[in-house]
Amino acid sequence: MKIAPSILSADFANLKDDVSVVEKAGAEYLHIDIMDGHFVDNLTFGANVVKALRKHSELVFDCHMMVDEPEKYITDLKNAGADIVGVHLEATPHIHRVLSQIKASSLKAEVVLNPGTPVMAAAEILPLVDQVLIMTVDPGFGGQAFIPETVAKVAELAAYKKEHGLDFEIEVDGGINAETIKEVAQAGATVAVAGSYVFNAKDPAMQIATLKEAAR
Ligand SMILES: O=C(CO)[C@H](O)[C@H](O)COP(=O)(O)O
Ligand SMILES: [Co+2]
Repeated sequence: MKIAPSILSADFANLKDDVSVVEKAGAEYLHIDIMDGHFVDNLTFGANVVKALRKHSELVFDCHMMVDEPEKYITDLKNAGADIVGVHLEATPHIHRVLSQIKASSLKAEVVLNPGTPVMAAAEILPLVDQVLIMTVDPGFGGQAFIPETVAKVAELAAYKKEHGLDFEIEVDGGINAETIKEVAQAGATVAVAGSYVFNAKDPAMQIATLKEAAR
């Protein structure tokens, strides 16, 4: 299982150091939550922070866009050094066009599904994507409780992927800890985002090791 620490729970005054700690600890991705105060009731940061961190990290930059009109930000994210760009199915009526735009920019394309969105709502675009993010909390804030019903969605997606011979990562995001990671790993998730579990602890490196061990 790949671990994607979310900088939403990092120390914004010491981002460079916090990223370095999780990189040295063996995290594979850096999860970057971009929120616009419209799609979700919270504001974070944009491509400028991606660009600033890119100079200090070789991690895969996994950008989770929680924004309306996501097509507006793809070029800036590409130029800033993003690797994966995720778009909520709920954020655009033109998901196929936006994902195609991401791929045309030589970025990896991800579709993101809220807890209330059925997996099969994304069926038509699954052959196009490199990663599917199943939200295990409602998006907008770190530190929320894992929604247990989402585990069945991960299992449904993993079964569909196998049945249709598709190739994408299955990521989960929200409320991941040493217990919930076992459930999603068992269900077929291949990447786990963890924010508060990693950064709200004294030893983030130890938290990453614990997550990896639990997922095994
Ligand atoms: O997308 C997100 C919130 O919308 C974050 O990635 C997620 O909530 C991580 O935080 P935590 O692990 O503390 O739940
Ligand atoms: Co996220």
